[in-house]
Amino acid sequence: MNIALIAHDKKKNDIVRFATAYKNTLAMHQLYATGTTGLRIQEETGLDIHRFQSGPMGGDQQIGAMIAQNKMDVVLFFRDPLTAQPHEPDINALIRLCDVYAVPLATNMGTAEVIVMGLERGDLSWREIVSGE
Ligand SMILES: O=C(CO)COP(=O)(O)O
Repeated sequence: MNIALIAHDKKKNDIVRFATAYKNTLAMHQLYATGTTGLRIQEETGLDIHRFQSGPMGGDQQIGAMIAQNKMDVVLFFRDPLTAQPHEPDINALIRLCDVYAVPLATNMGTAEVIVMGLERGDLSWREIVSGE
């Protein structure tokens, strides 16, 4: 499955810890990330990740484009709800597209954990039918 990993700056340590904890599961999938998040996770876990642009430079939109082609199966987005982001419209667009295409989306670590456990159990295999892969 194709999994997107995204975190705002104050959540980057959390997503690195999360990716470390679930490294073995994540390593079985194709991983994508916005630029800085992907770099941090790559450096600290050694996971192979396709990195898009940094979020404020269009990375959220690039992931959104994959969703619009029904090529993204899971989005794990550790949002910072307490800091204004210059690219808020891009963030909203990404979240909206997840709803348009029924892509499982976590916006915090608690939900991300549930989704990854579901992934381990095969609960998300319906995505393979929907995406045709
Ligand atoms: O801003 C982001 C998501 O909206 C994340 O971008 P970076 O991973 O490049 O910091």
